[in-house]
Amino acid sequence: MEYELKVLKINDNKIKQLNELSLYTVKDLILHYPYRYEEMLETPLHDETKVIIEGKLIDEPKVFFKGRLSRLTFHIDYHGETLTITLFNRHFLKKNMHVGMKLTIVGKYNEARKSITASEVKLKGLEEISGITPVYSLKEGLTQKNFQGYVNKALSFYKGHIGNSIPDYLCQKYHLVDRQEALFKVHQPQTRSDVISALRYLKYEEFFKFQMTMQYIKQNRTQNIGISKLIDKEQINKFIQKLPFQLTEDQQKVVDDILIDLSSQKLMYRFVQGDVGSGKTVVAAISLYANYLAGYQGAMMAPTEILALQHYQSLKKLFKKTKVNIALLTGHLSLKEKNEIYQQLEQGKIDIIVGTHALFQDKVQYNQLGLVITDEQHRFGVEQRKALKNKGNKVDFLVMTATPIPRTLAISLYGDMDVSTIKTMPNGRKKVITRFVKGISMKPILKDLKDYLASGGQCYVVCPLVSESEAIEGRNASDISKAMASYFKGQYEVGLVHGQMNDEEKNQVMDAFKENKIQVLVSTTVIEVGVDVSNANMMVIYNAERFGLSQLHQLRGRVGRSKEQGYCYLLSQANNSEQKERLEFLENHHDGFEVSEYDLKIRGPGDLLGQKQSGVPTFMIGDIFKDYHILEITRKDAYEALNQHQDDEKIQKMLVEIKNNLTKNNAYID
Ligand SMILES: Nc1ncnc2c1ncn2[C@@H]1O[C@H](COP(=O)(O)OP(=O)(O)OP(=O)(O)O)[C@@H](O)[C@H]1O
Repeated sequence: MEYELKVLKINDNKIKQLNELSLYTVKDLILHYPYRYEEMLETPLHDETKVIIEGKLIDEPKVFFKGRLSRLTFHIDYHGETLTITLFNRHFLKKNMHVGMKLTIVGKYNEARKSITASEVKLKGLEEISGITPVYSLKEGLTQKNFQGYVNKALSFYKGHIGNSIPDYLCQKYHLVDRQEALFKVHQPQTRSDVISALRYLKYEEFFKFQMTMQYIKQNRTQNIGISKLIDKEQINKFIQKLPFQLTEDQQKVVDDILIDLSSQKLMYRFVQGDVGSGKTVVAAISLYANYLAGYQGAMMAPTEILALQHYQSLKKLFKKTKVNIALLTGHLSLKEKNEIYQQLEQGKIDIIVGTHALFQDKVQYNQLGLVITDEQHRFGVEQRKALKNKGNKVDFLVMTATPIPRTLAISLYGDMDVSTIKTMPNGRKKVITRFVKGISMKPILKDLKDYLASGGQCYVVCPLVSESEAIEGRNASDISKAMASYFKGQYEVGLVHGQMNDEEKNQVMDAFKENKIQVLVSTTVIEVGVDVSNANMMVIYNAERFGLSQLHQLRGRVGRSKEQGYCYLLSQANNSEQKERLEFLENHHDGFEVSEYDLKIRGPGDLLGQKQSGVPTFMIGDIFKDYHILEITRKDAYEALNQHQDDEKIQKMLVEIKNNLTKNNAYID
């Protein structure tokens, strides 16, 4: 039962302010947890630090005014020592202060002057006010004291009616306090250990519910009847044998997983993560081929047009000796060409279509869509899943990502998907020799670059900016490309590609680079994902400190993608030790998983997973990295709960709630 805030007799004005914080019900108030706590505990006196002490007032406070500003000064006895206390703009306290009373002082201590510049003076002894006070995130108009009052009312309102949502056997196993106690303690803690035990329960509860939701979706999907596709093992093996290389062990394993998924009754919903250059494209190709042999159309969606074109070209090459009909749908086709593609898709004449999001517009109708592959770095949002659902009856779904995250974390976060990982690199692949070069000039590496170009290789030069910017300092691609073009005039061609160019211009330059008509490609990070030019094995990155580590790893993954030795120079003025350390880390580490783990530690999940990504869940109280072990434990517990304790009353109740939520949010796609 939900009760509106009115029942707490809060006035309308304040209710409006609470509504602005998205708090509408009594329950909302209780679930608005403090974001930090303030502790009133005595501290020792250390010079120039914040101190909290108790003392006895030994003289009449004096007040000085300067305009409207005031200064209150008095002395206290602190363990036999006299300290001078100054407090600004609180002159009104004087009337309630009398010699001999106990005071609590919070402020900054100055050893030489034996004085404290106070930020707060409480007219009570420390014992009376010591303890721990919650601090809430609030909007203007509401004070901490107001809010604390409302929460207290809300807690009293529900007292005795707050039931546990976590089953008893789990509470006992982890010695969790019960829900009511946790909620009281999180808002009204007496001690630090109250906060700890409250947070233990609440974090566990939050993650457990999340994991139950994930498992529930997964189980329901499993029960969902997809199309069991006929897998032509013989033809598929022939195709694999004709590839110009042998599949790595991990590639083969992922292919096997996918073939099982395709042939099974359940819909495939698989997440494949592989390090840069680990060979995900060929895995996609084999999956599309298997799907084609079973009589279905396949769609491959790329995040950008450059990549769509590249995938199209790679697939075209791989399917050269087959009868597969592949088409590319891009924004640049004429209306006539587009219409032709729409028609052929609908008639089933196109077997595999490659493109960007355009593949899922309303106009695009498929004849018999069986498999969708997307290589976006994040997972499909609900909207896209819905669009997809409309395109085919029962479509298998594969997501590929080149941002590796630790496997266990992937499983926890993408618990509703099956996760496969490609870790092994193709045979003969050499580590990219990575060098951190201090400075912003190419000079120290010019000789290496010239030698390398003379040997027939091609080079990428990456800059953080497109053109000169007043706001941000950094080398810009336009100027660098001009300078390099004039330096190499008559010897080598220099090209420029950046995000502000239109797709056609970008494609032209990329094609010229692929065909070795351009030897030096100056670019921004548009080449970050997916670009595959095997003759280009040297990369120079300007202002490397401006990029995230995972991003640098992605960029460097453009070189050394064949048996050739790759080189990556990280030019940076990195002054502070943290920046230097990060770049040096890349010199010595080549495994994307290690890089992302390190990146996670120092930069947090936002940078790695992308702050705004639709699919990454956010939590109110749990922190997926700091509380990772709880996330992990709850995954196992949720699995067990659904499989071994489905009769538990609390589990059943939670499932009803989950189902309602999923339906309400329209997130339940079958
Ligand atoms: N088993 C293999 N043996 C040798 N070379 C391979 C193998 N698999 C793929 N390759 C080659 O490795 C290169 C990189 O493969 P691919 O483009 O599929 O990588 P990717 O995983 O998609 O990388 P990125 O995330 O950088 O796009 C390609 O040139 C491809 O032909």
